[in-house]
Amino acid sequence: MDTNITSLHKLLLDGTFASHIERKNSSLPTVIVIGGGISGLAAARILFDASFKVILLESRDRLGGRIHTDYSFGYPVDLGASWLHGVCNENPLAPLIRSLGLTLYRTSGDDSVLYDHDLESYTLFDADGHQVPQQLVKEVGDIFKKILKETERIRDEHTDDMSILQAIGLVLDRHPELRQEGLANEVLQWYICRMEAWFAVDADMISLKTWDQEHVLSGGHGLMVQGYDPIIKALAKDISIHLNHRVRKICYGPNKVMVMVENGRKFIADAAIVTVPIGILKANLIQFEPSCQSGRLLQFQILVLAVKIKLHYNLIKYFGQMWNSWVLWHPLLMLVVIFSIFTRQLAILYLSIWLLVGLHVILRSYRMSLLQIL
Ligand SMILES: Cc1cc2nc3c(=O)[nH]c(=O)nc-3n(C[C@H](O)[C@H](O)[C@H](O)COP(=O)(O)OP(=O)(O)OC[C@H]3O[C@@H](n4cnc5c(N)ncnc54)[C@H](O)[C@@H]3O)c2cc1C
Repeated sequence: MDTNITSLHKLLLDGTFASHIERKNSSLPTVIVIGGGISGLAAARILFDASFKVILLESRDRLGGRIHTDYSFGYPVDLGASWLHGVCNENPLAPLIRSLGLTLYRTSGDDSVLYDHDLESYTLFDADGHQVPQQLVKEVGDIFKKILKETERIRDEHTDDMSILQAIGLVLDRHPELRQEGLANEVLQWYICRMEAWFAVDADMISLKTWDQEHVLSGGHGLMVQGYDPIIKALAKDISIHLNHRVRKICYGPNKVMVMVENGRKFIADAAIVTVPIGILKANLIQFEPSCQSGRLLQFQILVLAVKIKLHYNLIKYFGQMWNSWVLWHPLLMLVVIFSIFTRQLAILYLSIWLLVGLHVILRSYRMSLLQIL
């Protein structure tokens, strides 16, 4: 294996390539973009518009990566990203959204009917299903802000980093008056959980030094009403895209790069941009020649990967299909009911009535509750 890699690398540096290697015959610089998520597509778009020759390699049979709009219900349901965080002109997606005439539903205002990322508009319920008074949520929210403010002092006092959870503990030791009891404490825990949800890690993994260093764009949050798909399509327009092309190896020299795909194809270019998730690099699913282990890639090893899950209520479709077949079965079941009455087959009668009525009610209520959730 090593010998192969080394010889490939030598070929690359020599500039002697086998004839089957694909390369566009042109003096324009060629760039291979690896990964067809929004990062890869955005990079490809910028390079393409700047007259570079661009080849995009994507491992899956679709573009978008963690952006994926599902249309099975007849309307867009984003399974990955659905919000635009920062509805403002500084957002790099703003010109594209405007030119495509896409609608954003602002979920930051008081009149929002959707749950959103702004803490103020949540309605909390206790374990017995009673609504937690909004006033209490607000008061504890203010206390939480005070606690976070105090963690800044802790940060200034310590050169070494620690977790936000540890820092909160130190603040509460110093300021016992900020401690909460009973329901108020549960609300405080909820605020911490909300923070964990934002960073997709537990509070004992959130860095005190860096948690608030991200640059948040102004303008609040907006839901992409038509879904993110139009953005993906617009970014991908006219770009040479190869789906089902899982990159396995990247050999690079000072001026050239050779990218090897699982299916055996090889691509050569002047440069390559890798936009696959860090987890792929962490798991060494792409080999680099020369190895990057001693350099920057090593840093990925210490990063923790978190999983963000979004439930997709495909059940509606599933139950919808069952419902349709149920309509077909309806006359047959009626015959079975009549037959069981005449023959006094009570078990069959019971079963068929249950199927006729019970299933109907179950399906209806499932459909309704799921639609309400959506
Ligand atoms: C459930 C969920 C909800 C989210 N909600 C929001 C939101 O509301 N707003 C928001 O701004 N962000 C949201 N995000 C985050 C956002 O989706 C991601 O930050 C963004 O899509 C990442 O884009 P990317 O191009 O960097 O990576 P990805 O989308 O992961 O793209 C990487 C691409 O590389 C491909 N790839 C992997 N390995 C290879 C290989 N060996 N060869 C070739 N191709 C390969 C993958 O198939 C993928 O298409 C959400 C994420 C999730 C998971």
